[in-house]
Amino acid sequence: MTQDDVLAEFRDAGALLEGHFILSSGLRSPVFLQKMFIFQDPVRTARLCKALAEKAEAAFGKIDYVVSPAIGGIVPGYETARQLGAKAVFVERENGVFQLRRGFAIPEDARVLMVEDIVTTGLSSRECLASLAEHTRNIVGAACLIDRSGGKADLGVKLVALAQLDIPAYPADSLPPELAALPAVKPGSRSIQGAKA
Ligand SMILES: O=P(O)(O)OC[C@H]1O[C@H](OP(=O)(O)OP(=O)(O)O)[C@H](O)[C@@H]1O
Ligand SMILES: O=C(O)c1cc(=O)[nH]c(=O)[nH]1
Ligand SMILES: [Mg+2]
Repeated sequence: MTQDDVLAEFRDAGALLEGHFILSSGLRSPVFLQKMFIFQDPVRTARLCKALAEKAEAAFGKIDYVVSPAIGGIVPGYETARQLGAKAVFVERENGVFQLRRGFAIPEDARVLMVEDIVTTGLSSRECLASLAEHTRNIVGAACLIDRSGGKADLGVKLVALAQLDIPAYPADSLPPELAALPAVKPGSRSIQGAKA
């Protein structure tokens, strides 16, 4: 699947939104990739995650466990794991901090892949990876559907993306006038107070 194919899936799903968005990191952007418009369609999701699984397996070898950050990472994590023949678990925020809850445990020898939906600054991915430190030492890498940082996000492990885009994002106090003129919406699940730039 080429980068253009991935973008076409987002476009066809109506998932390429334009407006004024408050991102998870607190940055502002005129573009939002509403991944839930992808994930509401299991067939489209399977097409994308099959391609992601193939790319991740080629980069990292056999994967036993996929770990994803909730909420956005749960569906692509599950479907990518299904395509890899791996298990799928997720971390979720407790008092704002990602935790592996619900009795999920990762076997010591399991080769673990972190799967995200969208990477912007890499903050959520880094928080997810940090939360795993006490559960596994065997994270082989990370994968996401779209890296919108243009490859600039640093996760501390290799990141494989199905598509890499360079989409503008601005600190709240440095908005271009055309963006400042629009009302801002915050689509994601992280609390605005908890977001750090
Ligand atoms: O690379 P970053 O700057 O961290 O941005 C990307 C993150 O933002 C979104 O999650 P969000 O916290 O908005 O919540 P969601 O997963 O519930 O959509 C998305 O699912 C990624 O996890
Ligand atoms: O940075 C984010 O929070 C973010 C950007 C984006 O395009 N899509 C998304 O779900 N989250
Ligand atoms: Mg998320």
